[in-house]
Amino acid sequence: MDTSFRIFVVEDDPTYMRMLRYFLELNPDHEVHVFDTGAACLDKLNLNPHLISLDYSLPDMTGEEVLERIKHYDQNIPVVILSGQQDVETAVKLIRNEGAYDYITKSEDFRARLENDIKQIKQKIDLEEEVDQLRREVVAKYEFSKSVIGASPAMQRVFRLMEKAVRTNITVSIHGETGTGKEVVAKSIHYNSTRRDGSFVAVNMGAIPRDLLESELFGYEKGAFTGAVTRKKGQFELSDKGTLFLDEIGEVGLNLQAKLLRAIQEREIVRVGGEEPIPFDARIIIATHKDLGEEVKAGRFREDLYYRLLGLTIELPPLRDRGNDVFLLANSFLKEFSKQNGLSSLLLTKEAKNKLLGYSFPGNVRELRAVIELAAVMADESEGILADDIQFRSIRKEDAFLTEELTLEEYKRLIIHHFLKKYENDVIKVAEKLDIGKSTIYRMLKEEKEEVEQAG
Ligand SMILES: Nc1ncnc2c1ncn2[C@@H]1O[C@H](COP(=O)(O)OP(=O)(O)OP(=O)(O)O)[C@@H](O)[C@H]1O
Repeated sequence: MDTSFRIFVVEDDPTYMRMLRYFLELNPDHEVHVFDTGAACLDKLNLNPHLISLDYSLPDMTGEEVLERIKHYDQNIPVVILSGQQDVETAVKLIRNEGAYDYITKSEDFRARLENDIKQIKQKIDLEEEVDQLRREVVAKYEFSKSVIGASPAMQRVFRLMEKAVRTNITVSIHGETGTGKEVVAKSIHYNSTRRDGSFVAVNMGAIPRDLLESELFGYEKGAFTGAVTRKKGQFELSDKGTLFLDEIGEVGLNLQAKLLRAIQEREIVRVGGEEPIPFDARIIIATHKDLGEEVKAGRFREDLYYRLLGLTIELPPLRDRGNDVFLLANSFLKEFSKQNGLSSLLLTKEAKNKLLGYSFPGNVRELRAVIELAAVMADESEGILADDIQFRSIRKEDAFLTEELTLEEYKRLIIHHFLKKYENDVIKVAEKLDIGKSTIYRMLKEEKEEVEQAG
């Protein structure tokens, strides 16, 4: 970033010219340009000076005329008039009516006054930059919340991290269960960053067969393998100047991990069948629902690549931890769906809301979207969305339960504890619900107690 403070000195008196240049250049941040005519100064206004010190009597035109033309070019450039004589009337006129920043007579204290003006102008610029930065942040927030819906504290944390991500080029790793919006977040970071004019390229590493993944990512040269009849660019090259979103990074095999590490470290790739390194300039965003740390421990993911990719980590909370965001999202999906299908906007009834809130959404926002779309189809327009219109069809919860692969005895304990919790430790009721004897429950609790005592 250019941090210099550009000052134009318009002065035809050689002594003053030298003196001004000398003391202004004492500050190494100052970039001083000196002109001995008004025309020469006007000619260089495209350099965007931060301040112009203008002698009132120049050989080619009056100071007033130069001032007018400077203000015509850009009324925000501060112009300080330096005059040989004190003329209060002219000073007032120039400052009040013509937009001069100050009027200084070339007397003993003129240097101190000019320095003071410079200080104030710099403070104003700093302040303006601060306001601009705040404005950018507000705009960014607004943009995020347009594409990534959420107001819960858990999502506010996500927004704060996204704000940090958009300001830099740092690698971002997004972790979250399926359907939590990892791709939405990645896209929103891209479109709010300075790379927004480049492409957002998403590659789902889990969806591409392993033997095709390398050529998909790095491209290939003509004749690299049977079927490679022309040269083809890979996703790394296609995302140049933009963002490369590597989804399901945990699915990549160890062989390709080594090549990915090399590419990311060197910032260049080699096409399959090629030799020449090709530089790329893309921000990398990765996403995974797996715990990559655990994958490293299990030897399925390279530790060096893991640290390379970690960057700024965004943990996307599951929908069940986002409280009332479920209504915000549901309403937004309803609005979108009604608009697309030319329907009038449907509202959620209280019962429907309670039903949504009581459900754990193992498929997260993607599942909510499907549930809401179906509800909109089922609902009667005059009644809005009723509880009965909301139908959950997820099988994932049971799946997750079974993939734990416990023993039958362990499953039995899990189920009994679940019911005990639900019925506030009412053993008789639980026995009744599960159709087992009370003694089975008491025996299990006793066994568990003994196990704990033995362990302790
Ligand atoms: N906060 C959100 N606001 C609006 N829509 C969202 C939000 N989160 C997710 N969605 C929507 O939910 C669906 C799933 O989102 P997305 O594909 O980004 O999830 P994901 O975490 O990348 O899924 P996967 O783990 O399967 O790759 C999309 O239709 C997306 O538009």
